[in-house]
Amino acid sequence: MEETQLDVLNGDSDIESEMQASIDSFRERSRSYSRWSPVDEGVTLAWNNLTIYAKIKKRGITNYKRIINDMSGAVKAGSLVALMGASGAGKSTLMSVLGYRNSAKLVVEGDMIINGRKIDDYMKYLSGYMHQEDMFIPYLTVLEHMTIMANLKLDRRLTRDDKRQKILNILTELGLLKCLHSKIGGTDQNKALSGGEKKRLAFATEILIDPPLLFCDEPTTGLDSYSAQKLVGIMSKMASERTTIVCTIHQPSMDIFSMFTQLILIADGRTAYIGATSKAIEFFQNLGYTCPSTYSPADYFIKILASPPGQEDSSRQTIKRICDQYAVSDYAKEIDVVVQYEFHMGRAVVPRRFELRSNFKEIHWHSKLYWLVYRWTLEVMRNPTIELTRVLQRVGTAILIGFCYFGTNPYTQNGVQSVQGVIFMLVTENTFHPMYSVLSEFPENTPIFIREYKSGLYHPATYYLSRILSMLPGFILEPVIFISLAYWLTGLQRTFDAFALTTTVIILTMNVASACGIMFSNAFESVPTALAYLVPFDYILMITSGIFIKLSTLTNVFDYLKYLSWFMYSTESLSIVQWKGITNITCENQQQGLPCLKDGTEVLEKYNFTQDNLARDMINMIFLMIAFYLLGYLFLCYRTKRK
Ligand SMILES: Nc1ncnc2c1ncn2[C@@H]1O[C@H](COP(=O)(O)OP(=O)(O)OP(=O)(O)O)[C@@H](O)[C@H]1O
Repeated sequence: MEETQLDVLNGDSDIESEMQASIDSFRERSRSYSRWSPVDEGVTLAWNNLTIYAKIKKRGITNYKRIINDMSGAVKAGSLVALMGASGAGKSTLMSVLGYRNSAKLVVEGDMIINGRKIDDYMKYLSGYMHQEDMFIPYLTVLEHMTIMANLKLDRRLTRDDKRQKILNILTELGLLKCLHSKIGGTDQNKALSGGEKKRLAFATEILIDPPLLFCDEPTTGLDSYSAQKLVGIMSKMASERTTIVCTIHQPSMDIFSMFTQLILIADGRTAYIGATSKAIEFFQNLGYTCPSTYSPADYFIKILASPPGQEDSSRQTIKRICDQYAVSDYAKEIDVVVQYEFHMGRAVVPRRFELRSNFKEIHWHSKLYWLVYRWTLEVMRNPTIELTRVLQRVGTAILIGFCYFGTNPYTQNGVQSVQGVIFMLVTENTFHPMYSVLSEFPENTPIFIREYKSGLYHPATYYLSRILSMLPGFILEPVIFISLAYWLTGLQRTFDAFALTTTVIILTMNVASACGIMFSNAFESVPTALAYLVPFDYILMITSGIFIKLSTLTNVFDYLKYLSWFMYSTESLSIVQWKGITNITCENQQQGLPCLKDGTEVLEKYNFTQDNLARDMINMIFLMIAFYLLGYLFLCYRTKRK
């Protein structure tokens, strides 16, 4: 069957013999079409009439910018491919689309297949993707990072020792063993690994699962020539073991360039050349571009295909001529045969068996949750600017409030005002502080999440839950530290029950406020936009708290909005704890004619608070917290889809 279809494709051509040789060599390594199992048989990637546009929205109008223009090509199993072109030619865009990791802002037309099967969600599990920009949790060590990634990515049946051995083997090969216990570090003064070491670590992370298809966006940028050569050498070895590797690369040395078996040159979004690396010099020579002996061929090709400022028109003409010449060349025909063959077989032969990861057991979601919570907890604990500063700030504020209201006697008219003032401070401190902190903290890891989610590592719900769980100890510990200091310094009720109830209400207040902050941080693209909406929301909270206006006098929409105000629930419940059952408030020193509150019931009535509402207020806060978390999750899913 394969014979006949190939014969049809071959036809009569003057380049028949050369193409036949190419097909023969391809067939030699070709796979069984009765099953689809790229992991065992290697990956042949083909794309046909691929056009990619970027959606650009400006003042409500969507425009489309064409980045890739009607490209076709193929990469055979076990190839090491250099994807090259001048800066801005469209390499990263093409690679992200081929790797199924493209942004939702790109519109893709055309077909892409892996071993005859349309590229789909399965690419997450079939391919590794090393991005141009590294993204790590800076506070983790190399070993911690690799251990977490191994536990998220590898077969759950592997033992701890197997995983550790695999990690050590990879790190040894990449020369990272000496950094095993070094912190990865960020881009600032906390920098610990060098740029090149981070590149190698990113590569190590991707090859953990031995993917049969690997995309690397500028893997050698930032590496010294020895490390770059070593890295490409490792890739070359992987390719010889049937891994298909596509790499964008800038200015490779002669030695590195010669290790690539295939070259794809793109210019202005078109194909300038696809074929064997060794034949590229010949192609350009035939067009009259002879590479001087002093030049590296790679540099020379890019020089011809670049558009230097001031020479855009002539460069565009040159690029057009080269791309047009390539389209009618034997090199293009050779690739076209493979493309047509792949698409034809994909349509003609329906594999009986699809095997992607037949012998692979993914880790359970709760184990993923465990490793993610572990990762974020390490981050929180190791980041002094987050935890320590926050705790110190809370201690400082508690002491300040404590001294301001120190020695208050609550059983006088002035004392009533002071106690309500302390309550306001407690609620405010446990509302605005956590809400604004999480607003900026929560989105910090969203880019890492989006990247890992696109790689199929975990579900958004697992990420969301893991982030909340890792923050939860702080959401409990912080208010406990705060209230333990502030409560006893101020003149609040000196009973354990009142203290315990106040602590519970304050913990609830902080948690519902944090949930609200998390919801806002997920609802908006950026922190400044979220802030712009959160500030008016704060005013609604304050107005409906019952401190500044009698709740019974609230009109229209505010009368309903008060049910969303945990500020009101919290203030009411703390007031009930302080005033319920109090009967001995004195009117001493009260000026003649001014009203005097004689007991707790009168105090609560003054603010329109109801004595029996304590349980209702606490339950409502729990419901509000759950509702904010759920809404935050929906916003996260919505934004993830749009990325
Ligand atoms: N989402 C997008 N919106 C608008 N323009 C985009 C978008 N993505 C890519 N582009 C544009 O498409 C062109 C190609 O970008 P791409 O990043 O693919 O180039 P590249 O060849 O990888 O460049 P470099 O080597 O500098 O990384 C650039 O002009 C870039 O500005």
